[in-house]
Amino acid sequence: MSDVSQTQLNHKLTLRIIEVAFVTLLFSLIARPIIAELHPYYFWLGIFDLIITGSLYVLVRSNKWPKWHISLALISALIIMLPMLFISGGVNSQVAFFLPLYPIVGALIGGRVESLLMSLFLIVTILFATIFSHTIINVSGEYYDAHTSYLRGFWLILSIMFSAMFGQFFLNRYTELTKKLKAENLQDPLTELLNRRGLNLHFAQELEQAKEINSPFCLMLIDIDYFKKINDQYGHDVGDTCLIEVADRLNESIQVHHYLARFGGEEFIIVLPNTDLSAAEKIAEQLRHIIAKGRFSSFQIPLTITLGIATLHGERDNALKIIKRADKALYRGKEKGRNRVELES
Ligand SMILES: Nc1nc2c(ncn2[C@@H]2O[C@H](COP(=O)(O)OP(=O)(O)OP(=O)(O)O)[C@@H](O)[C@H]2O)c(=O)[nH]1
Repeated sequence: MSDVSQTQLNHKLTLRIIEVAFVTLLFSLIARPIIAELHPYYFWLGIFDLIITGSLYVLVRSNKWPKWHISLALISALIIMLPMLFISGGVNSQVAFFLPLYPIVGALIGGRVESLLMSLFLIVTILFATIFSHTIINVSGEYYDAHTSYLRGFWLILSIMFSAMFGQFFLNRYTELTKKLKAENLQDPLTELLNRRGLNLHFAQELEQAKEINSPFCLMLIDIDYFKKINDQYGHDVGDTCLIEVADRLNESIQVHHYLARFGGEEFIIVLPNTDLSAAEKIAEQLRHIIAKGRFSSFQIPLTITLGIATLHGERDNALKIIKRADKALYRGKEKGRNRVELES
């Protein structure tokens, strides 16, 4: 899924969550007098909560400051929860048991910073609520002794710290897995080079930049000569080993700002930003020599490669056209006898 549609989906999901919260609050406000006889505080608190949730909805809907939507939603949830905590018994409130969930929610929908800030804010609040537990208005009519309040405050702080840690562990694991998935998605499993998708990311970016700053840009297509014969003579596994070894040699021989990828089969591609045609030709000749003098697999098989090079022609040129020209040059190289470098005509 592209970043844009992901953002749109997040936006819609956020709106739906706020709508559910709004309806739940409205329902509680209407149903509460029927369910229990409560202090008028609860009525005004309900109105206050509805205003907060409604304002958040309008703000998210208007799509202003999208970067801050998650933080605003978390802050709003706290603004709704904390007064409720303070008028229903502080750390002894039944609402207090929801608080350790906040760092986890922060980690799930926000990230490290949101989760940690949420934990810090809650710990400070609970410390205050514990220390001043005897002064907190308790509409339930029950008063707890200091010992109970301190004990509950202690357990609350401990569980918030625990869920903050859990949130961080979860994010570490999640980041690790997404990195791995992303790499696997962009990597060729055999040679471990970039695959076509991986290359496209860099290709598009480098091409745009070259056009913008009007710098030279070249593309090289590389094909192993008579590779079918290797497979036929030695088997597919030996063919695979040769491909891996050729990929490694090429990879060792290019510069860090050049991008090598497996283009498919026994074909490779190199994107050469900031490189003109004559410099690209020199690089291609070096690569051709390196492969030609090498011996591959345990059978010490000699191999050669043919290379086709194309360069960027102004603003209206594009990736497909450049690849096509490099492919034509490569084809010409094959026709002329292989093991050679051909430039676009
Ligand atoms: N072992 C192995 N072989 C592959 C792989 N991908 C493609 N090939 C083989 O590469 C060979 C390519 O053959 P051709 O396209 O006929 O080209 P060639 O024999 O290299 O001849 P020229 O390119 O004309 O020099 C085919 O036999 C494919 O099966 C792979 O991942 N592993």
